[in-house]
Amino acid sequence: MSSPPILQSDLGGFLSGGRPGGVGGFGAGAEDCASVAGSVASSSSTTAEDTYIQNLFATLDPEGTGAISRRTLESITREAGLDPVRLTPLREQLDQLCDPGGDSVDYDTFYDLMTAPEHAGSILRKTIGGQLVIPSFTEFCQELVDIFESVRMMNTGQRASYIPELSRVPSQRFGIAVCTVDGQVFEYGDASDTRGTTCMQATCTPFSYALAFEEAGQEKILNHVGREPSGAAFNAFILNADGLPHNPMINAGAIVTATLIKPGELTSTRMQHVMDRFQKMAGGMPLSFSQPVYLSELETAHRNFALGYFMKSQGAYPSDMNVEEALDFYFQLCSLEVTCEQLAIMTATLANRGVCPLSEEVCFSLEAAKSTIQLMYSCGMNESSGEWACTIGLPAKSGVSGCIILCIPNVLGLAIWSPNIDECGNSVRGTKFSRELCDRFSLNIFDQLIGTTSHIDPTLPINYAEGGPSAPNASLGRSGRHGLHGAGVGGIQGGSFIGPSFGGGGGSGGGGSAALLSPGRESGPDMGTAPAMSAGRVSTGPGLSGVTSTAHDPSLFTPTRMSEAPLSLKKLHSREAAGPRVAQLINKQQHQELQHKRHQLVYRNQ
Ligand SMILES: NC(=O)CC[C@H](N)C(=O)O
Repeated sequence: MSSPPILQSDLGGFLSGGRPGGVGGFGAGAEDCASVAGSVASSSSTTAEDTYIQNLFATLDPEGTGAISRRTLESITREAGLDPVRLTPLREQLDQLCDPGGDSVDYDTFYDLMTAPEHAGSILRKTIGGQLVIPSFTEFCQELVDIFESVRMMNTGQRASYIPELSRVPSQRFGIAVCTVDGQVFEYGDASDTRGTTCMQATCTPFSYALAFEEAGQEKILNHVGREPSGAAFNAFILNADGLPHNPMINAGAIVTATLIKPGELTSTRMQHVMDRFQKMAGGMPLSFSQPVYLSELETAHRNFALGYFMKSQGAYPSDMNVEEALDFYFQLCSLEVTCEQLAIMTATLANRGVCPLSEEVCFSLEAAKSTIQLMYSCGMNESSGEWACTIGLPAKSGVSGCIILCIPNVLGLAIWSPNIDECGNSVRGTKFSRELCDRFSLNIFDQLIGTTSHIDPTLPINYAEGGPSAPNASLGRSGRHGLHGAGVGGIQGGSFIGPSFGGGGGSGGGGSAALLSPGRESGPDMGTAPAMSAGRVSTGPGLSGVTSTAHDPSLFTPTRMSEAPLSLKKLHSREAAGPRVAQLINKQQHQELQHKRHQLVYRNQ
């Protein structure tokens, strides 16, 4: 399978007789690789795909030794924030293709990896090519940490005392976790260990709605619950003009919606079913259940009981539904325990159109995901849903345990947990964090739609490392970047020159094959065919085209020159060129320790 190492002068023979486009044995430096890659690209036996893979290989093998280390590949993917679960197919492919115990990956093996039919190749391709949805994930996470630390000192609000068990949770608890649709995961604060476990409360409702949607269908759901924000408290004693709850995100609607999940089965069977499905959405990590919270809620649920019977009198339930059973099931759902990490992964499954980003398993349909996200956007934040839509503009859901989930379609899911809530039942720190996040990044759907053009310099790519999030001209809207990149990326600022062979540290490095490593998200290998092809990111983010405000779109943290390349590559090839900001990130020991802790947790749960 594997071709023998060849000298540069043998390249022609190799190309005609062996694996297409092999670069194994390049004795020359990286620039030579680039130029040879260019000439290979014009050879009739070499496809754009081959050229693309050659260039990726050359990027990782700047000395032209003909081999790269397995450890290097693994560390690049790890440092891109990719979760171990997401990396399982890659690990298995490497085990299959590499000699046992060996660390060397030659070009043939690399080629096989990159073209592997399974997901292994695609994740490696995206990582090395700077095509992950948030290419500079470490920097993005650093921003999250900055926001977290600035919000940590807030101590307003109160724990939800109407469920006594919730008022026993220390109010200083605070954790965040994020999971992108590519399976990059980060957590911080009280996010994953036992200190970071909390019950879902109403953050279970988007997921139970998605299940009900899947099982009963839209039409049946609409016979029992509306789709309007109620404008009232989450436990308000009101129904709409049809005698139905206003929407599935508030208590009344959540109680009724949950009755549509496996109706007619025993509560134990239904509960096991929900836990299995939620676990799948969480990338396989099992959820637990808080008996004390469940009993605490049950003992004090007079209002929910009243609401339940009121809805019965109005004919809101499926006819055969027993009110007590409906309520009991609902209380159990609210008492499911998660970590921020699990919640973020579940939310990322919504953002990823129903497919879990870690396991790549289909958890529910695109229609179910879309309907759920729509309801989160219009009704997810109780009586402040309208204000939230205006100021934060992201689909979200809160729970009185202090959780808030944020769903950014095609980009990420984020979970925040801090027990003190405001008068609307939304976490105080969680709300502040969300607001800061949206001030810093162009995540708000309307940033995409109605931005201010005056701040956008369409000739400049995002230069995150130098400009920082508040720098004027630091940001380009999705369409701005498109226009720029599409206009001819041949090596100026629009391309993504991630290796030392392409563009060095100046962002001016060569046209031609340099653009092969450009980050167009849905470009695939064809990116390599012409330098003028768009390097812009296509259909990520909230999915609306347009311009943005001065805030950043993290999915556009695209490395545009060496100083902005993925951290892993900067570390590998050009530590000094990366500049002080990166050095600061590399030294961020706390981040690494947290990552380490998380990995251990994941493995423990496997
Ligand atoms: N918004 C919430 O989290 C409310 C859920 C809580 N279980 C209740 O019924 O009151």
